[in-house]
Amino acid sequence: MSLDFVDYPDREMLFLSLADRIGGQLAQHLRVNDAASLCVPGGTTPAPLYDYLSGSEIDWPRITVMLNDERWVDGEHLRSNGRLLRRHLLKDKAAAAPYVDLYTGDPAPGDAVPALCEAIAPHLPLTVLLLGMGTDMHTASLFPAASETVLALAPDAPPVMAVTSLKDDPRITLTASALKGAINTHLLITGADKREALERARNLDPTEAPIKAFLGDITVHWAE
Ligand SMILES: O=C1O[C@H](COP(=O)(O)O)[C@@H](O)[C@H](O)[C@H]1O
Repeated sequence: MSLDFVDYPDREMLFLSLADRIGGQLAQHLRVNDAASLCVPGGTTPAPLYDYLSGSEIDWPRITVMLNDERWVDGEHLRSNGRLLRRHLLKDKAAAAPYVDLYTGDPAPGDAVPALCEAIAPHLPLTVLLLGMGTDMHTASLFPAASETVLALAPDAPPVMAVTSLKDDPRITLTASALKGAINTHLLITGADKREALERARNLDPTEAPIKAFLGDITVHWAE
């Protein structure tokens, strides 16, 4: 399996170039389509990328934004991926983008699945999918340790599933069936440990290394 791997001299270059590339792909799509969709990760890595992307001169009212996955915590909680997005991406020019919030406030993520499946379906296939990855090779909320992962990787899975088997917060995630059809797919990783984890993932089954499910047609963006 060959990977399109871009190795940047530093993180600043990575974030600037990737923001430019994502903005370009969205703009290109809007030249021949009425609407576009952008699906992005939470976590600790992408905030500077979102700061750059939020200033892009693209037609944000025609671009629906959503997260890959969300922790089932209040939107102002420090661990909320939505909080990250509202502070770093959905501001400046990108404040005009329609946003599908994966956290609905329902008592449990499972309660929100039917409504979220309906909300996400019209935006598929995703125009631009950006994924992140943990050192355990999880991506979105598809974790090697979660019992739901086998189902969430199945081609006939619904677009959204709840993940409640982790010791961590309950979560909601887009499944592989929704994520894999994206027109443009990128993976953003930083640091030697994640580069090594990605190398390991290439020789593992997606149930052990969920990122493996996406390594067929993807551009990996890495900096130390
Ligand atoms: O739990 C999550 O982790 C991954 C990776 O996050 P990072 O902190 O290592 O950058 C992220 O892509 C995902 O959206 C998030 O919910």
